[in-house]
Amino acid sequence: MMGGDKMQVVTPKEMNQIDNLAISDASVPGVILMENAANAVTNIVLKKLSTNDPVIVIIAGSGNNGGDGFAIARQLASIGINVQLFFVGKEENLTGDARTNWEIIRKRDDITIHKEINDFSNIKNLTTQADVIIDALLGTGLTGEPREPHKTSIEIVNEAKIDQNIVISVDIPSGVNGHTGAVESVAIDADITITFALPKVGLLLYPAKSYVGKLYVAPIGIPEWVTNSVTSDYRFLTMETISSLIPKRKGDSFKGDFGKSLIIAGSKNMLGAGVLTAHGVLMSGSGLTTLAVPESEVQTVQSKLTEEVMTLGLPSDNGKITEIDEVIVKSYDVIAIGPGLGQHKGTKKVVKSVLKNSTKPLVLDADALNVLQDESELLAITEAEKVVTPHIGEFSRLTGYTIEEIKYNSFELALKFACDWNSVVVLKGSPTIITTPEKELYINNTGNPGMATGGCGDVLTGVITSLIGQGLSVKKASILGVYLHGLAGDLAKESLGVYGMKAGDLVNNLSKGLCYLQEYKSSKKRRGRIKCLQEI
Ligand SMILES: NC(=O)C1=CN([C@@H]2O[C@H](COP(=O)(O)OP(=O)(O)OC[C@H]3O[C@@H](n4cnc5c(N)ncnc54)[C@H](O)[C@@H]3O)[C@@H](O)[C@H]2O)[C@@H](O)CC1
Ligand SMILES: [K+]
Repeated sequence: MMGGDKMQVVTPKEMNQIDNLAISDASVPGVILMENAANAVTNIVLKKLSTNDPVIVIIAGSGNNGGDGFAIARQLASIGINVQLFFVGKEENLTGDARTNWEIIRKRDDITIHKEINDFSNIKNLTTQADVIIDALLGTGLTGEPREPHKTSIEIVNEAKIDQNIVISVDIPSGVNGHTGAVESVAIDADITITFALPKVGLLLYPAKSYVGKLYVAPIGIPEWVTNSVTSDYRFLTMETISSLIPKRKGDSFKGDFGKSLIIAGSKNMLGAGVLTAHGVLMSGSGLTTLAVPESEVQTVQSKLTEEVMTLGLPSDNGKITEIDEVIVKSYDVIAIGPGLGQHKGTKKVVKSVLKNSTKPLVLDADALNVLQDESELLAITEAEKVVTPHIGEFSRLTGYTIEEIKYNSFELALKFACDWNSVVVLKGSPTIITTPEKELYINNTGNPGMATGGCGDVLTGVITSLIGQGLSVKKASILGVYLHGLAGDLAKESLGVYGMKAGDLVNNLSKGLCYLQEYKSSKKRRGRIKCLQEI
């Protein structure tokens, strides 16, 4: 497992196991966990307040998520803040730590408690006046879609959301399925979500992800050996673990140390795909970059390429590559094949030759995968380590599963493919996931909808290729490459917005992304090992 537990993501069931182990085996009383959870939320609320006389509305349910809400109410009221708490549920259903916290607050006169939510006018009235609305209605214990009166309460909070107030969800936005990321009917549209101990997998997946707002992970006093003792199938990519993967450079380095990369990409009307891939390779730190295109297109492509990229003309027909010599295949440290190759009867021959003759790592994308349609067994003819980088349509053609089947079972199918064909899989989408033959699954968390534009996938192929050439394993290069590519997209979005950005802007932001990761790495060293609230 890469990066250890810093990348751990859990299902609600696994989180529940961890909470129970913390209580039973690590002797941390549940009420302390709840107090720590409340503390993390209170601290963020205090940081966000912009008036001296704030009104805070807390909507609390009758489970432990509501219990967190009661503890937050007490902490805020104790420092003189006007807290209005709406209890959505039946008092007789309160048990355990939630009951303990309820008994404390109901005897206090500095918290206004509203019960019996049948008439919603009061809640409507107060939420519109609130500076902060805290959603402690439903957490990881949600089953099915929110029932009444929870459903209407969620709708009221969403209607009350205006620019001047902040909606903070406790652990997960109420209504969101913490495992699948599904929102069956309604869910709180949060500005901030503070999730406890470890991120819940559903928070990283759409549609839930668009309800989460800014996501923070707050430690709540569960020892690391307890979280480590529950094995989870998922990992997610964080700045902390990713920045540690950046290949180091010695003072006496030379270009041969950073990979001789060959990109076989582009055809008569799709030369841009080759150019973008090659530029992606170059701008992620490659030593020597060669773009192989149809021999008929060499001159045209040279006029589009930056001068640092070398070109190689390959035998072609009708503007498409039809052959590649074994000697060429064997002379590079890494080969990427596929973007914009087009479809020709010679294309499969080229892909087969690369698979058969290469002993060095391969990155297979786009048309290199399309020609393997229903013949993924051809992947078994290579000795080389490999990564395939399909988007959902290419993955559907490659595997024979429908797009719908892949959408709803993407984790399972990408894992199966990685194991069946001994290949890393980068399944591009929102989010992009990476699976490995060792049965690992990583969820990426960078990138934005501005990247849903032609050529962005080609750049990713280039980034991964470049990182392999610089000495990273195929797995690490795929993980770092996906994260860096998304980060470059996020940096491009900062200056251009989501509508105006294009694949070339990702290329231009790769070096900035690498600097960002490097700076993070060195500042992390300065911060030392203190565990704190982590922003994702
Ligand atoms: N010791 C622990 O287990 C800790 C739990 N914590 C909090 O506890 C939460 C989990 O608590 P619970 O397991 O009690 O679950 P929740 O509080 O998330 O939800 C359970 C409650 O919601 C109701 N409910 C479930 N589905 C519903 C639906 N569709 N419509 C309406 N009502 C519904 C149930 O009847 C029950 O009252 C976490 O999300 C977290 O906020 C934290 O306090 C940290 C410690
Ligand atoms: K919640």
